[in-house]
Amino acid sequence: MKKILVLHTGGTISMHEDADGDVETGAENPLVQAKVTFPNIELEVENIFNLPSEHIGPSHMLQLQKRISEAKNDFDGVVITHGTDTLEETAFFLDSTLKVSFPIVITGAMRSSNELGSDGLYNYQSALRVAADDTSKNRGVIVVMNDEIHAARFVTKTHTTNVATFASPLSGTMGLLTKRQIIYFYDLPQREVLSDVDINKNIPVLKAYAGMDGQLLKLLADANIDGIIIEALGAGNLSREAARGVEYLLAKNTPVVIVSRSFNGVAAPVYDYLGGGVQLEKSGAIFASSINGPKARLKLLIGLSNNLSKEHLETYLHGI
Ligand SMILES: NC(=O)C[C@H](N)C(=O)O
Repeated sequence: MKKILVLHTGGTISMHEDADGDVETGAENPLVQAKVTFPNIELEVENIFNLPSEHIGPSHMLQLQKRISEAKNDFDGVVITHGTDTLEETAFFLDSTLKVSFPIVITGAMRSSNELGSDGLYNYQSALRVAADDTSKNRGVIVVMNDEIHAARFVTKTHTTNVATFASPLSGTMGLLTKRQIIYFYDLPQREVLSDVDINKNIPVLKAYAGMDGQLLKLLADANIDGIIIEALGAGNLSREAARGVEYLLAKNTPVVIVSRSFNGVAAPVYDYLGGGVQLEKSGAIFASSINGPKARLKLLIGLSNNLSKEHLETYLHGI
């Protein structure tokens, strides 16, 4: 018998459609009444929040982290249900801050509980199966949706409405569920887990574009932010004006982290001219190779919260 802790947080998976076809949160989470019985799984269910995932932030993620840490000796796994809009951020936060061997599985839905073709209950059942499976241990946080298993580190929401929205463009799908089997295709590289988080740090994410000037970067530097993530062009390049803005930030000792605004691939210094990645790195910007802007924001938040030295912060952010 496997004992699984279920933490419902809200999102479309626990919402319903009203008479006008609009999706809303109800007083009751329909998943709590749902019949999900597996002969070998015992559930303990907690409605930790009932929020759309746009209302979830690092303080809620920290609450989840604490609840899961407390649970590690009493349960064989955890399933979290969550809205899909920020699901990858909660998954990444927990993956980066929790060192536990039992499976932590996050799932959600793209269609609410009473819509035709609703995927919530199916994904919930799949998540429970994955969490109760021994092959899911020691894999960090896992996202299960639409018969696929993804690693929190690589997964991202790729479509606004399609049920096949979650994908791992860089690494590929980590595993699959069939009717009878759970199959993993690869193991993940080691990651550094750091548990302290100061949720009050101010770290904006900015997307680069053709013709970007440095004005906003300078304003942010003067506003004494704790760090900034720039979703740069291509492999990690900026306009000349934006590069000067980066220099201004760095002169004020504000950490600048470069990721790519491209949907796929690794950000790395390649071009040696003003605004090119090589010069950005030489001037002190840090490349976070394999993650998107919102995940890099959480990683910088965690790195700064643990008071990492400059060198350590660099290797931490570089790491896959
Ligand atoms: N499909 C969803 O769950 C989207 C919803 N807006 C949420 O993130 O809460």
